[in-house]
Amino acid sequence: MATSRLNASCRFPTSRRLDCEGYVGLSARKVTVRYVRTVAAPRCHLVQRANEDRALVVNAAGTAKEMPNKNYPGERKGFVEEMRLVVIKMHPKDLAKEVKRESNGPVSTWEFTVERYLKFLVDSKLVFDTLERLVHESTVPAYAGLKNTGLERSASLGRDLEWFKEQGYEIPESMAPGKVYSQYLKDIAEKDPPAFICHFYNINFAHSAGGRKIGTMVSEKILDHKELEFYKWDGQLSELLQNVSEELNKVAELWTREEKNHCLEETEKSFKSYWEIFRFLLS
Ligand code: HEM
Repeated sequence: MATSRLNASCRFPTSRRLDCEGYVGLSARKVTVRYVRTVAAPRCHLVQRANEDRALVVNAAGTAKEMPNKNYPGERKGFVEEMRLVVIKMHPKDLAKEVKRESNGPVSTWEFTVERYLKFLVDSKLVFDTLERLVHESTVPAYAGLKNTGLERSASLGRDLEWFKEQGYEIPESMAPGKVYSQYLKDIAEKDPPAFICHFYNINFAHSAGGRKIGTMVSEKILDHKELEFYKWDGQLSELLQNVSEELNKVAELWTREEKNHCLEETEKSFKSYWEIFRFLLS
């Protein structure tokens, strides 16, 4: 994680010293910052968070490297693992366990209906349409490797809705949860890539996990085992997820710890927003 942050100014009081090197303890705020400042690197940027140690190390050539003095959960495996651990914690415990083990519990007692499921599919399509279009049309460098990943669901959802139409079902209009989430994605896509990437990860990966299990239950319970396109990917899903994870990890390697934390903090918004769409399955 080599990051040159020399353009940002350092507000740390002792940064006026040009040759300081070592540890500075701020025991009152429980932050320890290690910093090195050289004439070749006269401005430095320090990331400080209570209870966490951050370090900006500048070598003799004046190149800055931001180093974690303490690991964040999942950090060793890469940033995707950090995002995964945060979102897993947000799942209501009984729900996640039940779907995983396919044991009896809330989801197996859900009474799925085609009408409610169609609302879920229509709003999901709106969200995927928006997410995929924003990524595809954007020139934000972080999104360059996220175009055509094979995880795209918009076209397959379109084919599923066509199928329902052919069966004589009326396809509902999209509802507030899908519209609100879609608008939110549009609002942040260009101005806040770390937040947007959090949504990109959660929306795509949610359907590879719990969403897929729900799809299986719906297929068995109300669709006479019809397998929807939504849950079919071209190629091995595990490989697609692996490729996208590697890409996301590469993107996050260019971020400061502050940007990573900002992305992680967006998880709650992402979970709550898509949860509103999952709720169609219930009522
Ligand atoms: C009825 C709703 C949901 C159910 C039943 C469900 C269930 C699950 C389960 C069982 C797992 C696997 C847990 C594990 O590996 O320990 C999982 C993982 C995950 N869920 Fe959900 N989930 C739901 C909603 C959501 C929502 C709303 C989001 C966020 C938009 C989300 C995002 C994720 C992500 C990103 C993972 C990690 C996937 C991976 O390991 O690659 N889930 N979910």
